Amino acid sequence: MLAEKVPDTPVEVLVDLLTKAKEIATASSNVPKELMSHLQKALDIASGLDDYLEKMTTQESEPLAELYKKTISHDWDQVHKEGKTMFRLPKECITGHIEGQTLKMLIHMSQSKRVLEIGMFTGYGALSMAEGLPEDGCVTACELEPYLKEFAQSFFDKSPHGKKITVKTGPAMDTLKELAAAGEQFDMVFIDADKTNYINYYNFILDNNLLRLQGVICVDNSLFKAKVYLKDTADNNGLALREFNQFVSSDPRVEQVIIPLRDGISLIRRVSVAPEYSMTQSKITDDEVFRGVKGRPILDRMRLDGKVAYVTGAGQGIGRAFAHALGEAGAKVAVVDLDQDKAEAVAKELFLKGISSVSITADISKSDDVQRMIDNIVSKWGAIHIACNNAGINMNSASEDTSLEEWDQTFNVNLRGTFMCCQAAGRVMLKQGYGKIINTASMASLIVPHPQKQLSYNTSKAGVVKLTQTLGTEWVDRGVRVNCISPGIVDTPLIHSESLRPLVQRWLSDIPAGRLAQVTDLQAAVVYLASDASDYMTGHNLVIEGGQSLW
Ligand SMILES: C[S@@+](CC[C@H](N)C(=O)[O-])C[C@H]1O[C@@H](n2cnc3c(N)ncnc32)[C@H](O)[C@@H]1O
Repeated sequence: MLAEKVPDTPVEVLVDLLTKAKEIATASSNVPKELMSHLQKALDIASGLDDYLEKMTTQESEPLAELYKKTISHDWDQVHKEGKTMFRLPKECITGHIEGQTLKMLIHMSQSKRVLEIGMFTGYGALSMAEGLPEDGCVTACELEPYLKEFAQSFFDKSPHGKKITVKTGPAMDTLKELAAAGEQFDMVFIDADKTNYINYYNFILDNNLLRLQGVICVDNSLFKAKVYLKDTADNNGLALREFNQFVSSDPRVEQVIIPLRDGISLIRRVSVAPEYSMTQSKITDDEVFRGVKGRPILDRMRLDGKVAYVTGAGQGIGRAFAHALGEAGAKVAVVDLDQDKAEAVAKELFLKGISSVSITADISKSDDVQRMIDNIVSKWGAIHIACNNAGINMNSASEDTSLEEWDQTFNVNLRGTFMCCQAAGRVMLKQGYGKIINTASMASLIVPHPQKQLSYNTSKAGVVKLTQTLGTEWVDRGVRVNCISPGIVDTPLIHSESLRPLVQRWLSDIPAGRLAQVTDLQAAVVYLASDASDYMTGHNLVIEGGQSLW
């Protein structure tokens, strides 16, 4: 630390005091060696911390580095003397590298899109947060001094993220009132302006719903050089922050933690509306619809974190799309296919996306293979929560010519195989008292697709629906739900075969949606059926065919 620098954080105060103590100790002849050594160690620990954090934190972007350099070298005293700013602005106001990266990380972690900053200065925090936002995210930055808007804007213009920032000049409280009147709301608020007003900003934000439920307020300088807890504090700002921290810590609307980074950053999450607000002001019904079942909003309820799934026929087409979808939603996925190379390739795709996966080669028309598949999964992951019985085959022939061989082969995979998978997975799930079975049926269970002739396929898929309905009602009181998905005509390599290609135009004229289904059109359905959000659904045939069965 430079000798003339005023200590700005608890650690800098410590370093200052320890340096002074060491000077006294060094000048004194009768200081015990051990005390001197402890003093030196304490000084090393305290003085090394900020440097170490600085070095270990990801480097800032070039526009941020330039903004920092220009802010530090700007003559703020001169600017003030010339009457360009109302107040003398100390350059140490700037948020800086470590805090900037912290804010950016918080934006990522909270997946915030709309951010409010109170006290922008030269825009270091605003630009750091903008870097963490998605393309359609925005930062509204409040700043008292119009001079700073101009100063910051030239740097924002140099960054690809600058266009996400809108600066509002004037007293922040006026801007807050404007934003509230316009019905604006934010996911995250960063308060870093006049300390004595923190409590007013905070209350206004919560009272006027400028922060959404579960949104986060970050407050800078909440340790205020340790003055918030030192007994002899007389400083107005220190006392204001002490009172502010105390107020927030006992406010039932929020949860708070103070991170002792730099001068302290409070993280305050809005967990509820005030009890009196819910009772009187707006007649809010504080039930599971309002707060989510077990506090989980609907998209969270579709997450599959911690769940174990398998998908048969996952080496390609619909099964591959199902495996990706379940994995993206958080499940571990066993990729099962007759073709070992294909199963391995898909398992590797999942692994690359950070999804726990395993490949299993199995022919689901063979009972030994089915049992081996189930045993492998249970011995690897200890459970099966989601069974996606998707493998199937399709052969075409006029019914008068359909051979028993074609009939048997189709039924062995599509119906008998699906039954064996349901039964083997079902036994595990019934023991667990929980499970989701999702069978792939087909629109052919409802209508007779034409002009191709596929008697055995159509009847086997109608059988899959009845299998699903029967199991779905038989097992639901023991926690196992069984549903099926009936896709329409899916655009897979299969239908581009020479024999089927000429039929595509014909099919298109039968589909109200005007196009074939893509495998991605089916992904949300499998996640929904695999998740707790669909717990009341069982024995259902979820038809996804662009309206084809209705024409
Ligand atoms: C600590 S600095 C903010 C640092 C900034 N967050 C950054 O990332 O570098 C505080 C800023 O708040 C502004 N400010 C102070 N009182 C204000 C008020 N009542 N309304 C709006 N801005 C205010 C000051 O002009 C100053 O630029």
